[in-house]
Amino acid sequence: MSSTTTPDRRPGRTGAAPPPGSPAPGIVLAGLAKAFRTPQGPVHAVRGVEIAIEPGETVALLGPNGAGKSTTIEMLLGLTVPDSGTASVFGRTPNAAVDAGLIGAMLQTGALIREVKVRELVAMMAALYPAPLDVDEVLELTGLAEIAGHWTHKLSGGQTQRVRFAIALVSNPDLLILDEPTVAMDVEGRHAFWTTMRAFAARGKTIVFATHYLEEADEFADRVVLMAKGRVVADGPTTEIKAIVGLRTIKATLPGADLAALGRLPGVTGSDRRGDAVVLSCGDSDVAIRALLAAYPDARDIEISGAGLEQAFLQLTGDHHDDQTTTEVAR
Ligand SMILES: Nc1ncnc2c1ncn2[C@@H]1O[C@H](COP(=O)(O)OP(=O)(O)OP(=O)(O)O)[C@@H](O)[C@H]1O
Repeated sequence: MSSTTTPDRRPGRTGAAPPPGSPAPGIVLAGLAKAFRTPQGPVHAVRGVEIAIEPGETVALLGPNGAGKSTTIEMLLGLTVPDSGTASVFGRTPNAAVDAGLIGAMLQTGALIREVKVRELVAMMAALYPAPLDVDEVLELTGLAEIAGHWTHKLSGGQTQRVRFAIALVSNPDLLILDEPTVAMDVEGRHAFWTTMRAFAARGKTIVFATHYLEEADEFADRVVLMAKGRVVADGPTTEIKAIVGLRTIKATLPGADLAALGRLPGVTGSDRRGDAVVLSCGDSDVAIRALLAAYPDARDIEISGAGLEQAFLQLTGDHHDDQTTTEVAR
């Protein structure tokens, strides 16, 4: 793994590649579980996570604080040993995949090596791998060219994140794992970051990233895996995730209309008033708009809009209790 720490590249630990002729395996997390002991009792961080990722996919792991995203990522990287279940990366164990230079990671934790310049650090990391990318190309790609001569311990939070990104990229990994990569970046930094990620994904690379930024998941991932309380609660393309919770709203000017009656219209799941306007949350907005116009021909200024991933996220995770429910989305 190329991360902010020196990877373990001891000889003899490269692990066996999958047998020739077998289909290209991606990433498979099967029944992964992990609990931590604390003085207050065990914390069940991950409880039976099942995720399969095809090579070349860009997948967002999305969930509230404590959902188990980082613990899942740590098991995927071989940094945390699962209590049960397995993780496999391109047909190898995580440790074997890391040792073979197949994984680049950008984690939330881990300080940069101090007392070196940015370029020196990226070059040092590149030297550890058999087929690294060109160091100057990586510095350019990650927006570090202008500060290549700066000391690593004198960087801002956003600059430090970019150096972490450069280190993750420089080994030219097949799988890039990013745990909340844009946390300390400003708007411009985020934009540049995702532009680079798109270019990287276009080379057929597999990308898994954890994020709190719902719009990032919506915009950059092929697929979203929603986690809550250590479990996967929904898994599918962002459009499908939105569809399963019926996330469209109809807004219409309708003075004096009875909100309860509006809420009972076919296709409507909720109703609210904003001044003279009513806002209807819809399970099926096509059915709802027909019913609305039939019942209230005076409705005007009608707007129908998608509610976005944020609302899907709240709906899917907000009422998720400790049951086994997982929303499977056709993919
Ligand atoms: N080393 C540890 N010891 C004890 N509890 C832990 C440890 N690591 C994680 N946890 C707990 O496990 C749960 C899942 O944590 P995790 O960091 O995986 O979630 P997360 O989804 O990544 O959250 P965040 O978005 O805040 O980073 C949390 O309740 C957390 O407090």
